[in-house]
Amino acid sequence: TGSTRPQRLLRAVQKNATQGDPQSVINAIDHFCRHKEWAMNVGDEKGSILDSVVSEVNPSTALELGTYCGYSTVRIARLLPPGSQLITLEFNPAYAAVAKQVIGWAGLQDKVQLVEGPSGDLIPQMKDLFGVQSFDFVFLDHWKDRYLPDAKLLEECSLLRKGSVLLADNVICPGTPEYLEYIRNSPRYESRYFKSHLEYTKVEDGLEKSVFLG
Ligand SMILES: CCCNc1ncnc2c1ncn2[C@@H]1O[C@H](/C=C/CNC(=O)c2cc(-c3ccc(F)cc3)cc(O)c2O)[C@@H](O)[C@H]1O
Ligand SMILES: [Mg+2]
Repeated sequence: TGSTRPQRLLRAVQKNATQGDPQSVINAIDHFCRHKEWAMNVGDEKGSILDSVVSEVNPSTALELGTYCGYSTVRIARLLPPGSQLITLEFNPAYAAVAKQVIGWAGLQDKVQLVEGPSGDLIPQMKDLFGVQSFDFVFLDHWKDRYLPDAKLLEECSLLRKGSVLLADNVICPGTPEYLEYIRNSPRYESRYFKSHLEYTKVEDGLEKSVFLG
């Protein structure tokens, strides 16, 4: 039984990145995905847009849907102010195991709560499990047909407050048509599209930033 791509990505991090240095972890994954094996990380180009939105929001509590190998988890957590927390949800145990080690290699384990399980079950438990009142920032990067139901679930669970920011990956490729339709036409959100490219390619993709108006 051979290794999986996430396991090979983790080995590249352990080989090429410096422990406790998040930027070297990011660089090692981007190099691996650009020169060895493509993987569905948000990547460096969209990652820079993610960085600028996270820095602007400066969240105390942040949520990520779909950890995968932990690349965007590291990008977000490295920018968080002291005392703030990023909760990231991942329902595939094999991916969660890799992500835990990537986050640990970056030295960001104290800022991140990686929770294994499906977002639909976990979002209603956020208040009880982690004492979260509301999220200042949410990064959506899981299954594309789950963006809309999970955004609605966050609303229903009163986990968004006036000014909460949702940032969605892949709104062009693979695409999230129902989510875009809803969020761009809802009077409860102010949305803006950041045009970019699919990670490590020249294909168009982009991020949709939506501010909840309460
Ligand atoms: C119960 C399902 C919904 N709830 C969920 N709760 C927790 N984790 C969930 C999850 N859904 C999916 N996940 C996890 O998120 C990750 C899934 C991400 C899906 N992403 C994509 O399909 C994707 C795909 C592409 C892509 C683009 C072009 C192409 F040719 C091929 C792929 C690019 C991206 O940037 C992507 O994000 C996995 O780790 C999965 O285990
Ligand atoms: Mg993505």
